Amino acid sequence: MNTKTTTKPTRNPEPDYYADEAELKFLLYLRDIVVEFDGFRALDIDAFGIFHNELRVIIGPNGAGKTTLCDIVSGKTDVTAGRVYFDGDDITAVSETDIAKRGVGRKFQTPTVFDSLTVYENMELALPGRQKVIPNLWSKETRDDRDRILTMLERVSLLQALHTPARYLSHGQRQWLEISMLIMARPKLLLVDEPAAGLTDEETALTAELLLELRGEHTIVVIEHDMEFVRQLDSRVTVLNEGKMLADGTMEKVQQDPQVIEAYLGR
Ligand SMILES: Nc1ncnc2c1ncn2[C@@H]1O[C@H](COP(=O)(O)OP(=O)(O)OP(=O)(O)O)[C@@H](O)[C@H]1O
Repeated sequence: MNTKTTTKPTRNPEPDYYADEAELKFLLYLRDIVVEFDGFRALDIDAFGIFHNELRVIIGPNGAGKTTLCDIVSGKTDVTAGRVYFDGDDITAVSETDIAKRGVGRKFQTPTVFDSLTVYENMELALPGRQKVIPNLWSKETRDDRDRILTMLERVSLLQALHTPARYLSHGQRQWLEISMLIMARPKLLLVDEPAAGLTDEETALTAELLLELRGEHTIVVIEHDMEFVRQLDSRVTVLNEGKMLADGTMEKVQQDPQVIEAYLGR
């Protein structure tokens, strides 16, 4: 459900130096964020930044605010107060569609691929600008487009399944196809929600490998519950709890944090 309303942030715009700070250091920068649902405070974050080409993992118990954080970045949900900066711009009041056009891609937990279309056809549809062309599948992609599709599919071991309808793919293959489709749009920031959910151990390891490979070309934020997968990602971890940032650092560091242990054990 789209919870984005027309309500504008209640705060006055922050002074310009916040925008400068965001532009200089971070691809994504959240400042003094509050999100409330009917008076319930789901998110309360002073400052949160993601560097260019960083892979950041966000963990936290159920209801911690992980999805809400992604929702305010992608424009699905409005902030009650605070500012969201992306790529140097204040996107706090920008619509979900325009945020996507600015380069924020989002992968939800359940893969959204077209079952009746082949792997290749799904990738064709994901090419930038293709969504608007009605006879999409009959309009010829360029040689460059074709090369990009094949290179990406090779990376996720889906070349053998090029002409296979997506409905015959395994859950893991569907996840990789969807990530590949998102990459076709060359997103600056990719928000990925629980990519390891429902995967076998082998598929989980391959997904971690893929995300690690993509880091460096894209900035990626992963929400995850599977701690073994988080360990494999070997990246900076931010822990959310009851809407607040509880800890931040390597997995080893946050795992030993008494507040983090308490937050998980207290459930
Ligand atoms: N649209 C909404 N209306 C009312 N409350 C909401 C809404 N969206 C989220 N919440 C509440 O905000 C809190 C944070 O939810 P959120 O989904 O962001 O947590 P999460 O960390 O992603 O949890 P999970 O790991 O279970 O997915 C929860 O208490 C949730 O019930």
